[in-house]
Amino acid sequence: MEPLLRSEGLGLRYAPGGTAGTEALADVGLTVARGEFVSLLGSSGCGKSTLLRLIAGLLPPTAGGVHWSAPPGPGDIGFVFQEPTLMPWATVADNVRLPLDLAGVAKAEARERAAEQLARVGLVDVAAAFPRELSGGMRMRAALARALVTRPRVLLLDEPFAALDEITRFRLNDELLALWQETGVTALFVTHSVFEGVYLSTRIAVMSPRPGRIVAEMAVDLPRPRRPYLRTEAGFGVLCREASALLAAAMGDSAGGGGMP
Ligand SMILES: Nc1ncnc2c1ncn2[C@@H]1O[C@H](COP(=O)(O)OP(=O)(O)OP(=O)(O)O)[C@@H](O)[C@H]1O
Repeated sequence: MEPLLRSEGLGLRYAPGGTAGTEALADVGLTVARGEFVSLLGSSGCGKSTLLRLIAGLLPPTAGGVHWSAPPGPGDIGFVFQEPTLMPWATVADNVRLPLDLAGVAKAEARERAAEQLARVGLVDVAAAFPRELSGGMRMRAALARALVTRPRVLLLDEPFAALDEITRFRLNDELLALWQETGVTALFVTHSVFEGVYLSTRIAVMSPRPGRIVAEMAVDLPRPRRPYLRTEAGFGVLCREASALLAAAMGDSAGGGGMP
């Protein structure tokens, strides 16, 4: 597969005010191919969000770098955070349109593209509503639409569904997969959940505790489209156990993750 981006010797030390600081990432080597859905799995504080921020160019690395097959331009990277981070004073449609307004896209085209994304995530009926009028799941759909409105090459998702109830989370898992397949965007998804990682991904990359490194990778060769009943099938359970064991080993658990997380 054609690589989209590759990190080599990537490191980040948070060192405010010249202090020794915290080494969040060390020697991260990760290759992501075009069209993949890669989940980053790791314990709390291992540097998953930091890695996404480095890839997005929101933080400069203190070692190594991220190499792109073609340098990303404006709008090539979409970012979805754990909180939907919508502007409370703007309508849903205006929130989704914002990246296009910032990029100087003509008003009529921006409106049309925002409407197209709102239709994709099923929010046409609430386009004129304000974020406070929406459920948590709908707010996250709006955040997904806003991230996709620039037609990015890569979508970075930092635990986007962690704050949602399980039914909404499962539904959004399916909706995200449909968006991924429809748009062909490459997805890099941070999660704590082995189950979520296996359900969504083509590949899982497991990180060590801080300073985070990629210590194991696992292909997820389950048929697509993934359907909710997959979660109860034996093959799914086998891969979850495998991912769980890799995560436990990464965390230095000599028992090797006999129990599920
Ligand atoms: N701005 C910052 N200044 C100093 N230290 C930071 C900063 N941001 C993160 N850290 C530290 O860097 C380490 C990695 O943080 P990061 O948020 O990337 O981890 P994470 O794996 O995403 O965590 P979680 O799963 O809990 O969200 C943590 O020890 C964190 O406390």
